[in-house]
Amino acid sequence: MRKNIVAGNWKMNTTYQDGLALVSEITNMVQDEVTGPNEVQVVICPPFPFLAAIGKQLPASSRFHLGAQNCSQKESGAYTGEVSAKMLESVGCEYVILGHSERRQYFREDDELLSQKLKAVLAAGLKPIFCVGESLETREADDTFTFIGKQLQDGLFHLSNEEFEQVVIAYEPIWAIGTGKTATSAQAQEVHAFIREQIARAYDAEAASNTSILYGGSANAQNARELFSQPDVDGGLIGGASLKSRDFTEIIKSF
Ligand SMILES: O=C(CO)COP(=O)(O)O
Repeated sequence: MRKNIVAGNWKMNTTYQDGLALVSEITNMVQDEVTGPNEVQVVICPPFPFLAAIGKQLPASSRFHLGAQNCSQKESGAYTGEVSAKMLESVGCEYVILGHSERRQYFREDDELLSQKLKAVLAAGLKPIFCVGESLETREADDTFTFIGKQLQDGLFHLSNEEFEQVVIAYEPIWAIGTGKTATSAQAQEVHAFIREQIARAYDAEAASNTSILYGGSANAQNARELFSQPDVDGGLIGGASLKSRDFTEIIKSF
């Protein structure tokens, strides 16, 4: 079912101590300040080593959820340095970010690998937050829709209807990530509507209307309200601003 979600992707930031302090500030502020029936789901995605401890610190409410930033495509075994979906599930993770542009770019994750990772995540009963998004070059060449259509087709739409029900999509234009250059709400809405249309084609109208599509890329306490007011923007995948408890809480309050 379509939900409003604000997910914090901490990336490779914070120490264990800073991470615990941050999450305690966030949960306190959110519990004090976010009330009312308009439930927003909050997903905290810290680095692997802190997952178990941070998971324990999240209040036992239906609002807070734990997410990982990546996961191995392999189930278990001799894969030094890898972390499996089952391990993530066993420490309380419910979500896993997959296909982030930083993973695609710096770790050469392609559609084939991402397809395997998706299968592994779903097999462990976790929900993927699958990222798509174009570079500045692609946008300037007017190829945004073709590019994103292909990312969806080749990376995601091989899933069955039942598998796809578990998926959250994040639209993260690469030119907006960490640059302070946010997509305008109209630019975000246009791509989100396109993504929803592609889901309707690949699956059906019900799947399209049930899928949460998050925006990511320099979203902050100032622009979140405008972005979230768009009909096809169901929340945000927040990088930099998720590392500041006050900013992250304000973003959560922006619905
Ligand atoms: O990549 C992002 C979230 O996954 C967005 O990062 P920023 O919010 O720092 O631009």
